[in-house]
Amino acid sequence: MKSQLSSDQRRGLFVSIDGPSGAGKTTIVRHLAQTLIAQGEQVHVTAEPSGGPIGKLASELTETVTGHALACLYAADRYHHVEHEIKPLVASGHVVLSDRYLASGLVVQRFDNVDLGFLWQLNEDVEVPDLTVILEADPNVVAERLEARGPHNRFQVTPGSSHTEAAYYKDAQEHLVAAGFNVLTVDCTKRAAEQSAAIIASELRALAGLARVR
Ligand SMILES: Nc1ncnc2c1ncn2[C@@H]1O[C@H](COP(=O)(O)OP(=O)(O)OP(=O)(O)O)[C@@H](O)[C@H]1O
Ligand SMILES: Cc1cn([C@H]2C[C@H](O)[C@@H](COP(=O)(O)O)O2)c(=O)[nH]c1=O
Repeated sequence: MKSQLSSDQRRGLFVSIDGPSGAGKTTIVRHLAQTLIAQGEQVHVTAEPSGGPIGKLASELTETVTGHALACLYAADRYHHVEHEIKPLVASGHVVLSDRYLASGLVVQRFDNVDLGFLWQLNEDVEVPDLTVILEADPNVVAERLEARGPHNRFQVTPGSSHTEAAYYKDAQEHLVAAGFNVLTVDCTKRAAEQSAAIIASELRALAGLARVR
């Protein structure tokens, strides 16, 4: 099938997907990738921490290193991820989907009491995605999904963490919108993962149409 997003433009698109732990990022990214591939796109799915050397280190150290040091490690991984994986693939026409990116960097380390202003400055020069997706969901539903699936990290085991994280995401979203990021929020409380993916795919088609007109 002929690609609708990138056929007549060499550059692809960079899309980040963030949202509370257990909201459904990985599941929705999987459906989104399938949808885009079926539409003829070249899709690259990635995540943060990345599979690069700094990402591997961050991943290994997340349970034992805390606060500012861990925030710096995640920011370093992000800069490296952009230069060595995201930008080259976008330049060759791929739609790059990152499961976690900057918004996670503005949220997760706040559980270790790192100030949002510090996190913002640390990440100030990272690549701006073509679309920044933030998943929203009722924190009680997120907590149920997390309990059913099981926690992935120490940030998810504190009672009430889903409520705290929802508030942190609101703050992150405000910063991103104020800085001019193209933010799409998708409420995935009641939508099936396929439906959330369809909303994002439709936004990407609209975005690619605009890109061609310019
Ligand atoms: N409507 C829905 N949309 C997305 N995921 C859902 C939905 N309903 C239930 N789930 C389930 O929620 C669980 C958490 O999803 P997933 O692992 O994709 O979340 P995540 O945001 O990537 O989590 P983490 O931040 O821990 O990596 C999974 O078991 C998934 O199948
Ligand atoms: C981008 C980013 C990630 N983290 C941590 C949070 C989790 O421990 C892992 C991600 O794994 P998951 O399966 O997607 O939940 O990375 C972080 O602490 N800070 C960050 O900026």
